[in-house]
Amino acid sequence: MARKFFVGGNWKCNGTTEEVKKIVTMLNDAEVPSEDVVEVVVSPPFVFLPVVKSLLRPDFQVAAQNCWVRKVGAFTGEISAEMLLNLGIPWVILGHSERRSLLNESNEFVGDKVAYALSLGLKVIACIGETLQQRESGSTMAVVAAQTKAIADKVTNWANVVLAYEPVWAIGTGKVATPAQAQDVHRQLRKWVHDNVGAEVADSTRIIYGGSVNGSNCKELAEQPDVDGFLVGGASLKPEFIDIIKSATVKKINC
Ligand SMILES: O=C(CO)COP(=O)(O)O
Repeated sequence: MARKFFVGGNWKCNGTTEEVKKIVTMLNDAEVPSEDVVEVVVSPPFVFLPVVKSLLRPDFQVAAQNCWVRKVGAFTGEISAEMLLNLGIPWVILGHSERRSLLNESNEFVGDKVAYALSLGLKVIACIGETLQQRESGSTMAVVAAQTKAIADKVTNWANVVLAYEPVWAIGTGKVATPAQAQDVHRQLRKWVHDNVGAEVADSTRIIYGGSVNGSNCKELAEQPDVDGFLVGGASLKPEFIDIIKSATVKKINC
């Protein structure tokens, strides 16, 4: 099965109204491959979701960067999945390593969030990835398998899940995984999904790479057979995000 290339832009905790409008204008003016070739999703901070949604071209979608684990209620400071749906936001990023490490989100908590968001009809970009110390001690696969298992234990329908492999040591460091390193983990991850969830889910689920992706390294990464797209941080705020979206055509040519 052909997996449609997916490019997500995670703006993290950046931007003012003016800056956000400038990025949207840059995106709206860009010539990119059609929706048949690449799915583009940008993820501004919560407060900018309405303005981005109202101004953004219709062939690009919007994601929140997080949502609450259960339904609405007395959870000061949280934003619920129901609210995202109410605003017409179709996607949410969950389990980003910055939330796992800075806010102590556990594998189980992330699994619960993914299950709840999916149950309401949101689409989820679920993030996993190992730290440098875990990689150096040879436990990369054990770590990402445990993170994925915590999701798989609670999710039955994978149609609306994109798995984002984001090695922590590559995030915001400029130290991108080599194409071979990314492919190696993506291949093993797909095998894990094959063996523990099912062949069809393994074949159809997009596994995207995140961590210092930029306009120069995206093509080589996109050429890897198990790399189905990217989750881009810093470079998603810049014009080179367009080049990253265009790297989807590498896949099309190879198909
Ligand atoms: O965390 C990331 C995307 O979610 C990656 O961030 P950078 O592209 O800035 O390394």
